[in-house]
Amino acid sequence: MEDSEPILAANEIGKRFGGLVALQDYSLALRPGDLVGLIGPNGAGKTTAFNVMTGVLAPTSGRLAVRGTDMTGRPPHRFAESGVARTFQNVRLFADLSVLENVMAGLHMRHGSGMVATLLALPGFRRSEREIAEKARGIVEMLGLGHLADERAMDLSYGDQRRVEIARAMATEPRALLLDEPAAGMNASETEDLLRLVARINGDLGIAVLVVEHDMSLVMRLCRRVQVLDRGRFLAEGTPQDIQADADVVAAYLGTRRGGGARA
Ligand SMILES: Nc1ncnc2c1ncn2[C@@H]1O[C@H](COP(=O)(O)OP(=O)(O)OP(=O)(O)O)[C@@H](O)[C@H]1O
Repeated sequence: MEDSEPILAANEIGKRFGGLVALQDYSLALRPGDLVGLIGPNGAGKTTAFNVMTGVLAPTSGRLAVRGTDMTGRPPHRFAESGVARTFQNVRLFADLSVLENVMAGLHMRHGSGMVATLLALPGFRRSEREIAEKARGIVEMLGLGHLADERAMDLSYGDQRRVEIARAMATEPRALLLDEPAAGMNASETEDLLRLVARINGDLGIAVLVVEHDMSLVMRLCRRVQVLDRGRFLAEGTPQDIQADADVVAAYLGTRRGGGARA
């Protein structure tokens, strides 16, 4: 896999907010089948990196490419169209719609009907509705959420809502899935379900996954490769075992080093 073209390549990305260097020289090559975790203490730059890699923030320096095409400064929908899907820290489902309908919305986004046509059930939408519903059901079943298909999103437990969001992201048929603190607010059993779901997406479907997480132990269990940021800087990269044994990482997490964010 090492030689395959990265689905998402971040090359020496930097991001400043005024005088604050939120991210410096960050690089990632996310290849088919990868399962990478991005961790770091508060304010390390994880969210900034995530937002740059999904087009939400334009980098101040460095380049981004999706499957070899330069995407630096492109808007989020271009990343989605290119096969880079994401979830958000806060649940963003259509609360009144069923699980199936939420996943169908993801499919419509992918197949160009657009959200407005989807919600208004315009003619182009109706024509393909049955096919899309079948496909959505397939995705929901495949991800082990079939028993929830007809439930309204707002009636689901928090953990199930988050898994449905992942299913909706999967409906865009991504090559890479970027998860922003997916376990935040989950209890232990919800976290276990989430781990199984992500392992399935990555292992069975071969989708590359990047998980940005605060929770080091979750990333250590889930990921094969881990990157660590600290105060905007790239601190370490390696297997979970390497990272857990890395003195700099341990020091960063324990807060034994002094100093605020890097300044220009
Ligand atoms: N829009 C912004 N304007 C100004 N400063 C920002 C902005 N977004 C982030 N920062 C700063 O950039 C630095 C990195 O923040 P970021 O949110 O990326 O860290 P993080 O690793 O995601 O932290 P956390 O785990 O607390 O969410 C912090 O010092 C933060 O205050």
